[in-house]
Amino acid sequence: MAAVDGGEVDHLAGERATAHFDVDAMKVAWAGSRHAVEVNDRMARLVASDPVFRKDTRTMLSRKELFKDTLKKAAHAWKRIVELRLTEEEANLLRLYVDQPGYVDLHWGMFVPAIKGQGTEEQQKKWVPMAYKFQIIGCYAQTELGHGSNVQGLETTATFDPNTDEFVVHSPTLTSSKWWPGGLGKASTHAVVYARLITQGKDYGIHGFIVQLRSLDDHSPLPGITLGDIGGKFGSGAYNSMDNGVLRFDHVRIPRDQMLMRLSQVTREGKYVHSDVPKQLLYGTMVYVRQTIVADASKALSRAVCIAVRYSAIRKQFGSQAGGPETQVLNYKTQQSRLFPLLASAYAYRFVGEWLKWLYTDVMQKLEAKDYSTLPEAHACTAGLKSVTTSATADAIEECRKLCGGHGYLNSSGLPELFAVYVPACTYEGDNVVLLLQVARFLMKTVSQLASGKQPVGTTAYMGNIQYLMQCKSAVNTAGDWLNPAAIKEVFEARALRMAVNCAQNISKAPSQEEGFSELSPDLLESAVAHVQLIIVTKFFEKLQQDIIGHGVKEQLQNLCNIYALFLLHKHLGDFLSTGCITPKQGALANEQLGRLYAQVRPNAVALVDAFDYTDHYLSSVLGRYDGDVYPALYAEAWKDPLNETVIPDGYQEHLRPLLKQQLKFSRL
Ligand SMILES: CC/C=C\C/C=C\C/C=C\C/C=C\C/C=C\C/C=C/C(=O)SCCNC(=O)CCNC(=O)[C@H](O)C(C)(C)COP(=O)(O)OP(=O)(O)OC[C@H]1O[C@@H](n2cnc3c(N)ncnc32)[C@H](O)[C@@H]1OP(=O)(O)O
Ligand SMILES: Cc1cc2nc3c(=O)[nH]c(=O)nc-3n(C[C@H](O)[C@H](O)[C@H](O)COP(=O)(O)OP(=O)(O)OC[C@H]3O[C@@H](n4cnc5c(N)ncnc54)[C@H](O)[C@@H]3O)c2cc1C
Repeated sequence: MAAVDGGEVDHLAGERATAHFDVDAMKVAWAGSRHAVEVNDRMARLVASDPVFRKDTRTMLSRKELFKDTLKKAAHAWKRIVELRLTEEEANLLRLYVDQPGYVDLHWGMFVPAIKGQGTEEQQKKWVPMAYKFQIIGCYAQTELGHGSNVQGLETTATFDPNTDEFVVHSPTLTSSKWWPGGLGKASTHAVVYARLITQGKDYGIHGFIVQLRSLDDHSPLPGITLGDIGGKFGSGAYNSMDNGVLRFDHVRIPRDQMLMRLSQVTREGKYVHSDVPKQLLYGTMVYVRQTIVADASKALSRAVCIAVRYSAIRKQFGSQAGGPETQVLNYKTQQSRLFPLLASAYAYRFVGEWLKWLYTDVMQKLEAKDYSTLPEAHACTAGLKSVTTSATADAIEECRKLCGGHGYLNSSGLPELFAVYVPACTYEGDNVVLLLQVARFLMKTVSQLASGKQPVGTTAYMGNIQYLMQCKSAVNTAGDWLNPAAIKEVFEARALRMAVNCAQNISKAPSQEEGFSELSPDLLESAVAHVQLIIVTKFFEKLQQDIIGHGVKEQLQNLCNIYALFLLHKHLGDFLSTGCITPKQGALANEQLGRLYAQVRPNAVALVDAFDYTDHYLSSVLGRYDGDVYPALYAEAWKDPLNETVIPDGYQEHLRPLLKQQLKFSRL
């Protein structure tokens, strides 16, 4: 019972007793290793037991109080990291469990990786140790008021002045103001700024520069620099802990060696030199972060699902006959058919996130060896998986709120804040539609190369089987046939390939490739989604091929994998039917099988969310409590609201009393 924070009675004990598998072994499968379970557990408890990291009143704080609280938590987290001499792995987990977005996320998550990825060895030696010791705080200043998605359209300039060996950084227009970077508004002392490099009268496009923004003595903006926060954001609490900022430069001078020079250089004379590496490596930090966002999707989704499953097991409505017990809402088939696919998706995203991390590391090793061949695949996979997993997770958190009925709408359920914090993931690090169009572009290129006999590799290898996949018909005859991984994989591959080929054929009928791509873009999005869903399904099956230990664990994961795939099949039935991959009868059989799988998950549902091993502190939800003691917690939580500090509300004398005493008479009565 690792995750209990308190509570003496386990109201979910009956649910836990019906599980058909070893929960501790499932924790290992979820976390990736026994070591990962141990270190996650230790860091989560460290945070949960520290009063500075309390967050139960966070949604009641004003913006200023919330921001100050975030600064306090970040400083305290750093103090604990230093005092306890935590490893990098431990420190990252501690920050994760502190669970309050703040400047440190961008400092560690983008500023440091940008310098490591785009700085020379010398630059890394100079800047990274300062960042590691927090002698400087950095952010990632790319997006501007006028342009975010279109990185090549950014307007900030960095013009080389050979007389002084400096770059002059300038914001020539209002729309060139940097706008959105997290940590920029109030906390950062430095930024990696993306600007158009101009030297010897020529514009060489976007490059990264390290720019100091604030004094290291008193934190005031340096001369020529205008800085501020861009204002309140969606939801109470939530992402408002982050100081997303605005930044303008008025001819600010920086030394030449503060241009990040790993990919290209400007010499003392002002000559531009580009190394023989693809220019897209400039976008490397975004690829890195997109990969981490996929792993975060499973965290956010599993968190919402954990709340909704536990509460659904406690909540009872209707069904009482002759004074018998009412029905747990988790027993309603509708509740199961809405909730269990989300549970399955959390596991699916966890495993595809694990695989993506491996892919990213592999691609990085190849890049070190100057093999750039897998870069387009890495870009397509990170962009596509970021897009599909974040969109589905944002929708799922909202669905979990609805699955919790009225109480899900209370801040104390944890779901409104989780949604408000999570939903911008559909936009930051690349708008999800823009990113899917990148995947579609990659797919169209792959399809066009099939004709020339080029054998696709990696996640598009299935396209090489075009002769078969374009005409195959599913052999599924019974509902049980849908439990065969080969049957599922075949229809997902056929659907993805046929949709891509249809798009390619339609584009080829347009006056130009560009016009065709634009005209077909809604279909291309669906084609990209089909390809990405195939990747997720395939990686789940591949996970099941690995050595999975523990009583009943593999069987549970097999059920979840089948649910994930068949749920997608049911949801996108139109795709599968219109491309002729399956018949309506086979679609109905898939749905029948799905119902049977839900029945198998039902007795295991609470244990399957226990395997996420979340503390009550991290969940931050009265509905998702480990002990299931929901009603006293809901009742107690209500009294913490500032409105309940007084029995008679502020405003009674001015606005309620006169009304009730009828001192304002309605003249016609
Ligand atoms: C309750 C509380 C709960 C929890 C709270 C706890 C914690 C919260 C914690 C954390 C939150 C913290 C941090 C995260 C939050 C926010 C951070 C956000 C940061 C940002 O948003 S940074 C800005 C990101 N911006 C973008 O992503 C811009 C998107 N645009 C692009 O990426 C590109 O410009 C685009 C659209 C891909 C390129 O379009 P275009 O085709 O016009 O480009 P090019 O001409 O430049 O490229 C052509 C060529 O290059 C290929 N290519 C493009 N990108 C890449 C790439 N990245 N890698 C490799 N190759 C690439 C492209 O496919 C073309 O190839 P082709 O010519 O077709 O072969
Ligand atoms: C919470 C948050 C944190 C952020 N943090 C940072 C940060 O730390 N640093 C940083 O630099 N930036 C940051 N950003 C900015 C973020 O990266 C951009 O907002 C994001 O990349 C989207 O760009 P945009 O705002 O220009 O959207 P737009 O591109 O203007 O999107 C508007 C609409 O146009 C559509 N659209 C755009 N282009 C196309 C196209 N080619 N085809 C079809 N449809 C299209 C989009 O789908 C969308 O519906 C952050 C944003 C948010 C919300």
